[in-house]
Formats: sequence, C-alpha cells, structure tokens
Amino acid sequence: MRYTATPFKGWTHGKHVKRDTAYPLPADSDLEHAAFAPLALGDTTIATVVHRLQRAAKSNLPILLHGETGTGKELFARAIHAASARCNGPFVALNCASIPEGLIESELFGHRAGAFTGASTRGARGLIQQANGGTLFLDEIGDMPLAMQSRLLRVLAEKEVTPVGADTPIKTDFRIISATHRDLQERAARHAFREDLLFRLHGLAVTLPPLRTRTDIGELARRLLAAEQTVIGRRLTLEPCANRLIARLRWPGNVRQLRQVLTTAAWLSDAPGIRAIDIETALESGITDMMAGPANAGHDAPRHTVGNAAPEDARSLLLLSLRRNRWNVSSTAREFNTARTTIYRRMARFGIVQPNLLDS
Ligand SMILES: Nc1ncnc2c1ncn2[C@@H]1O[C@H](COP(=O)(O)OP(=O)(O)OP(=O)(O)O)[C@@H](O)[C@H]1O
Repeated sequence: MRYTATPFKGWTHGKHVKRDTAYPLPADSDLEHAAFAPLALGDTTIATVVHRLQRAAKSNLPILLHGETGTGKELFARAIHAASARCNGPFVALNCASIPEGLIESELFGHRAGAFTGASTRGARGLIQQANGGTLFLDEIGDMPLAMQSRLLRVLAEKEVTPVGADTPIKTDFRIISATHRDLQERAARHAFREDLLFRLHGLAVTLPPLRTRTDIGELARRLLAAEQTVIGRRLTLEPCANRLIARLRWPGNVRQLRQVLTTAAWLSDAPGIRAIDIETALESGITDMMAGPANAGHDAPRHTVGNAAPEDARSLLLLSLRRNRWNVSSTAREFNTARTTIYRRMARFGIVQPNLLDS
C-alpha cells in the first residue's frame, strides 16, 4: 500500500495515540536530504545528530532519542521514518506517559473480542500490528510500566505479538524508535526500567541538545518565523535587540516554547520587525522560569549577566527578572549575583519603576 503526502491523521482510543503518514514525501533521489534538511542548521551538535540519524535511518536499527521536552524528538523520529526504506508504511506514535496504565496493554498489543470488560465486541488491532511495515514511535518510553516493558521486550525479541485474550501470536515487522527525557540508565540501575529492554531499544542513542546550548538559535528563530509568515500574512523579521534577547534566555520549553513565543510576539507586534519588547510581552503570558539558574551550569552559566549586554537587552533582562521575582529587588540581585544597590541604580538608569510606586 502506498501512503501519499495526503495527510491522514487518525487518533484512536484517545489523545495519546497518533497515527499518520503526513510527513511530506519527497522524490526518492533526495529523500534523505529532504527529510532532515529543515532540522540541520548551524549548530555542530545538531549537525552531528543529523549526520548519525541520516546514516542510521537507512538501517533497521532501533533508535533511542533522548532530550528535554520540546527539543524536537518527535520531529526527528518522523524524519528518520521519512528517510527510511519504510517511508511508505505507517508512522504510528504512542505517548506512554499520557495513557492510563490499564489501557496501555490493549493499545499496544490489541485484544480479542470480549477479552475483558469494556473490550470491543469485534476485537482491536494494537498499535504494534498497525505499525506493520512502518515505524512504531514510543514517546516517553521511560514511563512505561514494568509489566508492559516485559511484554514489549518479548515482542521485540520474537517479532510477533499476541493480542490480549488471544492464544496465537501474529508476526509483525516494524522499526522501533523511542524517546524519553529521563535518564534510562539511572532508571535501570534503580530497577525502574528493564536493562535488557534498554539494550534492545539502544541500537543507536542520540541526545538532542536543549535550545539554550544551541548556537543556531537565531537561524532557528528566523525559520520558525518564516513558517509563521503565511499564517500572519506579512513579512516577519527580528530586530537585533530581539535576537540578542532570544539568545540570552534559558528556554526551559525549548523549541516548542520559542515557537510559541515567536508566534505570540508576531501577532502582538504592529511594527515591521519584532522587537525585544514584543518578545517580553509574549513571555509574560507564558512560563515564568526563563531566567532561572542553569540546569547544567557547564553550558549555561553566562545567561543572566547584564553588565556586558547592549542597553536595550540589559533593560529587558532586568525587567523580566524583576517581574519574575514579583519586584523583589533582593531576589533579583541574587539572580544577577550583584548588590541590591546595583539593581536600584540600573532600574533608575533604565527608567524602570516598581508598579506599586507608580501612583505615589
Ligand atoms: N528543529 C526544529 N525546527 C522546527 N520546529 C521544531 C524543531 N524542533 C522542534 N520543533 C517544534 O517544537 C515543537 C515540539 O517538538 P516535538 O514534539 O518534536 O518535541 P519533543 O522533544 O518530542 O517534545 P516532548 O518531549 O514534550 O514530547 C513542535 O511544534 C515542533 O514542530
């Protein structure tokens, strides 16, 4: 069966299951390039990841994608599928964290008619069977219950699946890609994740870098904005002060958050180019932890230094921090590792007034 570029997005049994073949199918000759091209920008870590995944895509190796939320794990999984020999088969995704434990078994393995209370009278094909000839993407695999891990391990070892309530196993042929933000080795050491399953999933493991460590954030922001232009109906550009602010923020929600903030800023802005103030305004309605200390100090340490920043960036950074700390100057000073008097001086220099003093 040939799946075409016509999207078929089907949700079965709830939001945690996605089945589609919507990734645009390029001509065979440039399949590999076209699938990964939008993901390969100027960051060397990303370039290495793309290079490895492009090579591995052609194999049947199980691939484990590791990375914080919003770093693009599902996007990469789709690119691997699109660049693989299985690209004409289905791409079936299950989020193991969002599905109730009692449902995961029948979702994955299917069930025979009347196998349990509430089972379909006609039985159901599980996702593993649905992925036959294609790719099964198990997102948040680290959250899969241990009992399911054992069953999945058997399926991977024997390449056949036995639906709940059935006696006869059914042969299946699929490629598995899994993703997690968890440290699976640490979980395996604590016996929360089966080590033998980890080995099975781990044909190739890659870590997608968090956005705050990527050197191509400006390029990525421009691409995300370009994609938004057709929706908004005008040319979208970033002013230099917006670019500098974006490069300094911590982005705990990674590319997902950057995309959301840029979209909001683009809608809010009435100037030709998006300014730092538009980014700030968009941020205010979102996550508050943008300026928090680094998760891994090695990469992140210099993110909240105001001293060397250009004036408009310094003002934006200070304002964000003050708002985040509910205008508590001591907390803000701690964040910038400086004295309270320095914060007051900078507030005066930048014309920043505490809201409760505005009326007095
Ligand atoms: N390199 C990229 N280029 C364009 N958009 C991207 C990129 N990486 C991620 N995104 C966008 O960010 C959002 C999150 O991506 P995705 O769902 O693949 O991340 P994830 O790591 O799987 O997240 P989660 O762990 O929360 O499921 C999506 O809207 C996706 O289109």
